[in-house]
Amino acid sequence: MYIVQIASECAPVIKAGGLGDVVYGLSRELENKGHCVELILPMYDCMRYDHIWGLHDAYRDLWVPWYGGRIHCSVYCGWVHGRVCFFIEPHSEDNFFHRGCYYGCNDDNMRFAFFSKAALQFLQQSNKCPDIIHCHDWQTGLIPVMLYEIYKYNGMEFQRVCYTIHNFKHQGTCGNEVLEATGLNRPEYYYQYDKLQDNFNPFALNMMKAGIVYSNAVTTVSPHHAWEAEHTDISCGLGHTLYLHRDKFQGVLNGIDFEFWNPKVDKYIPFNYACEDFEQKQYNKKALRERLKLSDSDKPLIAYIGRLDAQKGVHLVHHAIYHALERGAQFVLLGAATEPSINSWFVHEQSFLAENPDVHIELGFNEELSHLIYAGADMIVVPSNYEPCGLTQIIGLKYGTVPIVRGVGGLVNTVFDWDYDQMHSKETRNGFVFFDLDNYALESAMGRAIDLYNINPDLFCQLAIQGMEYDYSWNHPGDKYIEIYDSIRHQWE
Ligand SMILES: Nc1ncnc2c1ncn2[C@@H]1O[C@H](COP(=O)(O)OP(=O)(O)O[C@H]2O[C@H](CO)[C@@H](O)[C@H](O)[C@H]2O)[C@@H](O)[C@H]1O
Repeated sequence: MYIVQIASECAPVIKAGGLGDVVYGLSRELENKGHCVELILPMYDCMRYDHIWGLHDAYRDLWVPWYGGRIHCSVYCGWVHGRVCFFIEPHSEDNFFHRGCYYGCNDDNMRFAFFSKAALQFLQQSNKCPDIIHCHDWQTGLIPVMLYEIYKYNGMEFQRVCYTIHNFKHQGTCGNEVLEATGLNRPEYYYQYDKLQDNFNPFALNMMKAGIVYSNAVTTVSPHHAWEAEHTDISCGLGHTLYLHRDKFQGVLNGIDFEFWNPKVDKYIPFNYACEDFEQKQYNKKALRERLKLSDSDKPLIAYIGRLDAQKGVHLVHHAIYHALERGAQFVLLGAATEPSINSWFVHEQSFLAENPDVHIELGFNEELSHLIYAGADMIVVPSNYEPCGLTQIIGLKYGTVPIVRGVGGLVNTVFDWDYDQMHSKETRNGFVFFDLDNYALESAMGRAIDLYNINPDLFCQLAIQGMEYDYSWNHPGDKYIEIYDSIRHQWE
């Protein structure tokens, strides 16, 4: 099959979070399984150009219809760790992707509506005829709409779309201007409940809903989250739309790329290790402590890596730091906050705890350091409010870093409690799970983990190794996506 992934991120060249990991990892797996995969991405000024090989002009004269006129774009092609990527660069006063950031601009809706239009225009003008277009999140939700309402009549009648939702929180609600700019026009047609009209605000359109309504298959990133999305309010108003489209909706658990996230071959860590020589992990712990100037001791080291926002249970993350200290453990946090109030809260904590030899708070995005933390920590805490899949616990498992998670979304599908899990034998349990969203619940799970580490280190080691033995690679999810692509490939719209 010929598959084109269209997304706003692809790790490690463009990565704000888990979306980037998934787009890269899934693409590599599909290629390994013998399919032809290409990626279309925005050409941001701030992406990691050092991860692109052989960047060259691929298509100079792409003219993208926009507001009745046309915007001239260049398309560059390069290899991101072996994946063929096309980067679209518009030449207009809007400077859509020259903002020094990936997201967070007032005109994000227009930036990504433009990108979606440009990606389709590129496929059409360059005569690319993929069997499958795989789009991700609200940023590319308009692609199936434009495909079926415009491009189908211009030579793209055989392409089918798989749409994956990584986070229901951000849906890309917008107004008429998007219809006008992209040439979809006809507001009276799109402002309908069974089309693009937002389920809450009848005067707004919703790009994520557009993706659900118009795509041939819709997925979210774990089976449990798919259930939550249909049966609870976690899908932020899209529950009924998912219900109406339930026949094409399902959850496929994410994997991680075992070439990039693998302590055996990881280039960012000083001591490689696997289950067989698990004791090597402790040297990474030592290296991490040296790098972050933490005291050397026999205390357990607990980590948090991730965005600092409401989704991630930021109050519990904060509490975890102090509870770890109270229980005689060390804590390392690596995270970035986009919300100013959360950022200043953690900046304050950072300076308040600056002299404490048992804590390090690193604010910002640091891919290299994250690898050392996964390798050096004993436990990783993921106390999310909601979590569509969660990659940090999966990476933690691969690195023998025992996850302590809240039982929501994909965390339920990947972490099985050492003491209480009813579905898994003791030999296949891999972490600690709590359910309530309060300090006591978190404390009880952290307490059980710390006690096991202190009182029975051999058993703790065994638990860590049991986690490493889980195969959360892209192998199975890759097969699942191929099955989905196959099922829609010859579908008549
Ligand atoms: N400050 C920092 N420095 C370095 N690396 C950092 C970092 N902060 C985060 N990362 C890295 O970014 C990734 C985050 O993965 P998450 O699963 O937490 O994704 P996120 O919530 O962004 O995405 C959404 O999409 C993903 C993918 O589908 C879902 O797993 C998830 O539930 C959903 O919310 C990990 O690789 C982590 O190591």
